[in-house]
Amino acid sequence: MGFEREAMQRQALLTPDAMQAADRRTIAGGTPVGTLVARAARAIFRILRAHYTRRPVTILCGPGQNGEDGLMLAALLDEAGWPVTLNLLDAGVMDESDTSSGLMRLLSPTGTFRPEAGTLVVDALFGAGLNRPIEGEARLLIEKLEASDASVLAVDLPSGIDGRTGEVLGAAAKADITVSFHRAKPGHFLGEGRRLSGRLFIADIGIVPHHDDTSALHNDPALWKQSLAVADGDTHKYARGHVAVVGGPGLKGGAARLAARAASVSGAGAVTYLAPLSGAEFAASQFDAVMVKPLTGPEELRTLIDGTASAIVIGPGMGHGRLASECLSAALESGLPCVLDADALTLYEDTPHVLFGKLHERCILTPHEGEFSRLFPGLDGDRLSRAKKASARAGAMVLLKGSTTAIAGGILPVLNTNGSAALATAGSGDTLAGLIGGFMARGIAPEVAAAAAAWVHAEAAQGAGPGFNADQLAPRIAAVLERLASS
Ligand SMILES: NC(=O)C1=CN([C@@H]2O[C@H](COP(=O)(O)OP(=O)(O)OC[C@H]3O[C@@H](n4cnc5c(N)ncnc54)[C@H](OP(=O)(O)O)[C@@H]3O)[C@@H](O)[C@H]2O)[C@@H](O)CC1
Ligand SMILES: [K+]
Repeated sequence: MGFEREAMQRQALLTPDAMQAADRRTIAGGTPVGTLVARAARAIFRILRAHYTRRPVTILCGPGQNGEDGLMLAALLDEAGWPVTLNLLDAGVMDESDTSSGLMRLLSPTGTFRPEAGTLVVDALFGAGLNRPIEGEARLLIEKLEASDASVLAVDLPSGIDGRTGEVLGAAAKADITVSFHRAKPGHFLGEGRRLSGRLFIADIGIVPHHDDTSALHNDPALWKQSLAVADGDTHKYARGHVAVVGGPGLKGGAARLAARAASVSGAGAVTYLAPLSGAEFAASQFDAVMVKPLTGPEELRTLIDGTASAIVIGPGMGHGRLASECLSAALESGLPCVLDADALTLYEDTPHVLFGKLHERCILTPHEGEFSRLFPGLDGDRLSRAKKASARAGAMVLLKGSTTAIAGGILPVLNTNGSAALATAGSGDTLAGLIGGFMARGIAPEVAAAAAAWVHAEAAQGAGPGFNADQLAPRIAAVLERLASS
C-alpha cells in the first residue's frame, strides 16, 4: 500500500510556478482573479483578527498581486475600524477602485516607515512572483522591519524568500505568522524559509487542485496512518515481520542497540541483533525482547536471511572492518528491504559508486548532513533537491536528516517538518534507522516506512525536556504509535 490518495492531494507542496499554473487554471475555469484576491484578503483578515487585538497596522504593498492582497486587506481592516497605514512600493498597484474607496487617505511615503513595538506590520511586498534578489527601497523596508520589534504577518511568504527553495534572495524579515493560499510551498520549510515563516496558515481560496502541480508532499499521518494498522486475529511473530539488526564489537554496540530497540517497538513481530561475540554478549545482558546472535562471519546473517528475516538494519556501531563490509554485501545481495546508516554509509565514502552498484529500490540510505556530503560530493542546492539528486545517483531512497528531513526516491519526495532541536542528540539517528527497518519488516512499502518513521520519531521527541536523550525514544515511539492507532 502506498500513500493515501486523497491525503496526497491535501499534503501537496506547490512551487510558486505550479501555484501560478493552478491560479491560471482556476481563473480559466471561471473564477475571476479579483475573487481570488478578495478571498485571500478575507482569509488573512480572519487569521489576523484571531491572533492580534486591535492595534496600529502598517501594510507594505509590492507591485504585484501580493501587494494587491495587502491593499484589499487594508480596506477590510479600515472598514473594521483598525488604524491602518499603507506604504506602497509602487503607487501603480492602486487602481481606480482603490482610489475611490478612500484608501488614498491611508497612504504614507515609504520613507516614513518606522516599525514600532506593539504595532503590526503586514509584509505584502513580494510572494510567488519574486524573481531576483531584493535591492533598493524594498530592501531598506525589509531591513528596517527585520531590525524592529514590531509583530510581522507575511502574505504568502516572507518577502525575499524563494518559495521553491527557501533561500533568502537579498533580504527577508522574520514573520510571526505567514498566511499562504491553497497549499504550502517547499520554501516554507526549506533553508531559512522555515524559521522566517513563523507559524504557517494555509487558507483555502477555491483553487482547483491538480495532481500534476505537486512537487513534493508535506509529511502527515493522513498519508500513511492506515498502513501502520497491525492486522488483528491469527498471526505469529515472524508473520508480523522479523528485523535483523547488524551491530558491532563490544564498546561500539550502543548505536545498534538503539536501532534494535526502535525496531522492537515498531510493530514488527521479532528483532534479532547480530554482533561479534564481545558485542553480542553484552547485548544479551541488555535485551529481553530482542534475540541476540553472535556473528563470526556473514554466514550467520545469511542464515537469518534464508530464514525468516524480512528487513535488515545495518551500519550503526558496525565499524569498518572486513566483517562489516562482508555483512553489508550479504545484506544487499539478499534483496531484502535494507536501511543503511552510519558506518554502512561511510564504508564506501571513497568509492561511492561501488556501493551504489550494490543498492536496489528497497534500500534506504539515512545520512545526516556530514555523511551526505561525503557520500554525495558536489551536490548543491536546497535540501529537497539535493536529496532528489542523491537518490537518482544512488539508485535507492535517500532520507536526508535535519530539522526539515527530505526523503527522495519514492513516488514523490516528502518533507518532514515536525522535528525539533531535541532530536539533535547522540543515538537519535540510529533509532530512526531501526524504526524504518521495523516498518519495512512489517511489509510496509519503503517510501511509506521512511515517511511514517520520520514523523513518528520526531513526534516522540515533542515536548522533551532538557534531560531528554535517545534512550528515552523507544518508549515514546511506542506511545506515539498507540496514540495513532486509537485516533
Ligand atoms: N496564485 C494564486 O492563486 C493567488 C495568488 N495571490 C497572491 O498573488 C501573489 C503572486 O502575485 P504575482 O505573481 O503578481 O507576484 P508578486 O509576488 O506580487 O511579485 C511580482 C511583482 O514583483 C516584481 N518583482 C519580483 N521580484 C522583484 C524584486 N526582487 N525586486 C523588485 N521587484 C520584483 C515583479 O516585477 P517584474 O519582474 O515584472 O519586474 C512583479 O511586479 C501571491 O504571492 C499571492 O500573494 C492571491 O491573490 C490569491 C490567488
Ligand atoms: K510577502
